Amino acid sequence: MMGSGKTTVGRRLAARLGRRFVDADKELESRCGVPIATIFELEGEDGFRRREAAVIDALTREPGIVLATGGGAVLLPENRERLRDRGLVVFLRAGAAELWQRLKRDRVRPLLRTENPRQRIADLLAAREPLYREVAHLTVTSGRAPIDALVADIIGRLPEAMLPDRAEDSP
Ligand SMILES: Nc1ncnc2c1ncn2[C@@H]1O[C@H](COP(=O)(O)OP(=O)(O)O)[C@@H](O)[C@H]1O
Ligand SMILES: O=C(O)C1=C[C@@H](OP(=O)(O)O)[C@@H](O)[C@H](O)C1
Ligand SMILES: [Mg+2]
Repeated sequence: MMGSGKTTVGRRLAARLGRRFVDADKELESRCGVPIATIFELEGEDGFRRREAAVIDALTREPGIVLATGGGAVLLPENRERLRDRGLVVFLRAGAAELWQRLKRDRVRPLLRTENPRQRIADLLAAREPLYREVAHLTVTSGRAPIDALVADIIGRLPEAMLPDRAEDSP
């Protein structure tokens, strides 16, 4: 969900794993040359979702990266299928109250430019929660735990084959 920490946690996780980090929203912005909000203004949410799906299709073919998607990526079934089949999906779970605390000063997320952004977060979360559960291989609760603790929790639950090669550390 937006505000759950995908961009922040994903970047730190990638650093800890020695892998490349890619944020799907940033990739989309650099492909289009405009901010996400402008894509929403010019093409609506449907236009944004079409472009987002193309980016996710491309990035889920990249081997070995840590990918942060946007929170609405789960809405299209083809995204859910590609994420689940081509990667290991971590659901960063956070409650609506916590998400609101993190996002109440946000000015860049177009879906929060509404009369009642707090209610919008609660509604989006309720509608999407089943989809996050459906696509996730791992679920981590992103409450008030420090980011490093979340990263350690994720790393502790990854299959051995995804961890950095420690061969050089052995005697
Ligand atoms: N575990 C966390 N605890 C506290 N604040 C967090 C945590 N994860 C993210 N944040 C903060 O919440 C905001 C949204 O984080 P971000 O990584 O952009 O989320 P997302 O990419 O999922 O929308 C940022 O201000 C970030 O610093
Ligand atoms: O939840 C959503 O529908 C969206 C989340 C955003 O990404 P973050 O989840 O990184 O905020 C971004 O893709 C866009 O504003 C739409
Ligand atoms: Mg993000």
